[in-house]
Amino acid sequence: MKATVRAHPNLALVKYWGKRDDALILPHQSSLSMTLSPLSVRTTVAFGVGSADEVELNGYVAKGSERDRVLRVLDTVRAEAKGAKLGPAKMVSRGDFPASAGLASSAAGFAALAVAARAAAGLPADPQAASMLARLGSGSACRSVQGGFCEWMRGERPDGTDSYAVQRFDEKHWPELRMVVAIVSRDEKEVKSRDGMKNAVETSPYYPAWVKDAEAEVVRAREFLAKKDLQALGEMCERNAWRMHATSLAADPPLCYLMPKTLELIHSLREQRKKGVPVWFTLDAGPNPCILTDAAHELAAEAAAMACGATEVVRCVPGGDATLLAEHLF
Ligand SMILES: Nc1ncnc2c1ncn2[C@@H]1O[C@H](COP(=O)(O)OP(=O)(O)OP(=O)(O)O)[C@@H](O)[C@H]1O
Ligand SMILES: C[C@@](O)(CCOP(=O)(O)OP(=O)(O)O)CC(=O)O
Repeated sequence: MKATVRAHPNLALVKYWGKRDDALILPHQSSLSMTLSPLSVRTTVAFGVGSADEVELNGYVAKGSERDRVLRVLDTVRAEAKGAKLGPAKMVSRGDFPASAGLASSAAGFAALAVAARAAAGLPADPQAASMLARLGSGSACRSVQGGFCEWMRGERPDGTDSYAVQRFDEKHWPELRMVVAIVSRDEKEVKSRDGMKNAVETSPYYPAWVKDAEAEVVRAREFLAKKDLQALGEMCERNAWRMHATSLAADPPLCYLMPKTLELIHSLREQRKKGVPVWFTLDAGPNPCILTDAAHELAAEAAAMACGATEVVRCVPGGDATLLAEHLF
């Protein structure tokens, strides 16, 4: 009745930015991501503990919508386990990187929770079911159940049963690929991804154009990954990130996740490229740029980030699947 799982966050190369169904968390467009090791979240879930559900996130007791999001996943598992009468649940989760700073803490957190909750309930290992369960907590989490490079298919059905992530390439496909995460701010962002994307869907005049190109963008990304074409992938990554942020810059009220240091770093990558260093950025809903490069240039990418005022740099490689651990958090 107790299980612990470690999951890695993932960073979208082709981003998800906007829902067609807020309740079921169904996206307007497909997306494609790289799972990032060594960043990770560990989550322990146990059923049949105490008299009420307990949710602890990064050392504090979760309340309000944070707690509700976790309970939604646990309730879905309780419903699926039917006759098992699982009882109250206790969940403890710890990440080894900042939450709510555009580093996909929610993605790693809900993937770990989904896999752990299913295992604690005695449900069989099933990446597709775990991906859909993780999606109910946070959309991007459906891409963190498996490692390597995963594609979240938008799906067509209104009930969301065809909206989950599949692994396109595993973590051994391109071991030289690197994502250098540059932390320029550890502050929690003021507008969460969920609210930022809703604002873009509802008010940005650029939103329809963003959605229109998304499916083709995923196909292109898949091709560049298959060919291990770093330049083509890098250029596409930058373009996709700019376009996502452009939808929000044009929204009402406008929303800008970039900070001065973010922009400084983005410009410095352009200078590096002129010198032949293969570095391209992507940026989630936060100020911390992530630099796509290869193993031979990760130190150059790190140096460029530090020169622009990054306080910390994490050099990531393609990470593996969410996995069960023998050691529990409680
Ligand atoms: N370990 C965890 N388990 C469950 N939920 C988590 C965990 N860590 C963070 N969360 C939830 O995720 C929320 C942050 O999600 P949000 O999407 O805004 O930021 P992010 O995931 O850090 O960045 P990104 O924009 O890249 O997804 C937190 O407020 C919390 O509710
Ligand atoms: C910019 C993004 O990271 C947005 C992720 O948004 P979330 O998955 O955190 O949002 P919810 O589904 O509302 O929980 C892009 C991406 O990961 O594809």
